[in-house]
Amino acid sequence: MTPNPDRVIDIQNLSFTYDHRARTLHFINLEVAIGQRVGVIGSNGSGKTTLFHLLCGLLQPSTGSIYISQQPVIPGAFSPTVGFVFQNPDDQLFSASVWEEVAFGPGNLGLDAEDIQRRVHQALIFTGTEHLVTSPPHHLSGGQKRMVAIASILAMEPEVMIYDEPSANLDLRARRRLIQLLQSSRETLLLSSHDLELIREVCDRVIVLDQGHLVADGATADILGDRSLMEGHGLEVPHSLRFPLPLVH
Ligand SMILES: Nc1ncnc2c1ncn2[C@@H]1O[C@H](COP(=O)(O)OP(=O)(O)OP(=O)(O)O)[C@@H](O)[C@H]1O
Repeated sequence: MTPNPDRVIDIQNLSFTYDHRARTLHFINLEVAIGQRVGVIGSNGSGKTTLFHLLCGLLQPSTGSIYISQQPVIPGAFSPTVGFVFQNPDDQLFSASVWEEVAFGPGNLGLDAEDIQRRVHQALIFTGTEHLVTSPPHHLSGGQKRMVAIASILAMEPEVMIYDEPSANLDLRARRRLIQLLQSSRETLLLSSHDLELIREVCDRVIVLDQGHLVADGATADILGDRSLMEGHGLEVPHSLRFPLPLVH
């Protein structure tokens, strides 16, 4: 199959089955253009994380193909083109200091010291974590860990960023900071969340998964505001679309 050059993500006919189980993802087709921010929503167990693990090459598809920036995703092979922020930052952080944590990825890309320094510095500033450089990551709060985990991926300058439930366990201020960070990101984004207000604020497009089927794909307000679609797939229209604020003249 020839990948479409206008698409940074090109998924065709993708299915996946965990060992000895019923099929988890069913023949997914998804094309994402450069710079799009796509929300991936669906009730618990609908297949969001499984889809992300396939995109990162952590799992091997049962059928179909995945191309990112015209390159096939090879299961088991690391690709710096795709950055994956895990649901739980503790699964990602392992270094003795925040600086080492954020420098680890670019260090493995074979960059020179000056380039590594520049990337780490930029990622720390962008995530507001520069004051934590000497702290051990495992001593940080949940919100700080999340930002350091994001910085450690951004420092590799991926073209596609995948965020799995990024606002889980964040307080209001940390969640707001995360939304601002996501809104000012330059990468193509895929983002799963049960926080549909966050999806509404960040994403320009939404896809809905239900029991491993891609059941809807469209503009964010059209999907999130469609009550029968949302309720038909175990979801709710977010509060801000049910009760929009009146316009003040
Ligand atoms: N390692 C695994 N082995 C076997 N089955 C799994 C494994 N991981 C997930 N599953 C199953 O695959 C299905 C999809 O799970 P997945 O974690 O992808 O859903 P999700 O949409 O991310 O859910 P949530 O919103 O709860 O995070 C579920 O039925 C789940 O039980």
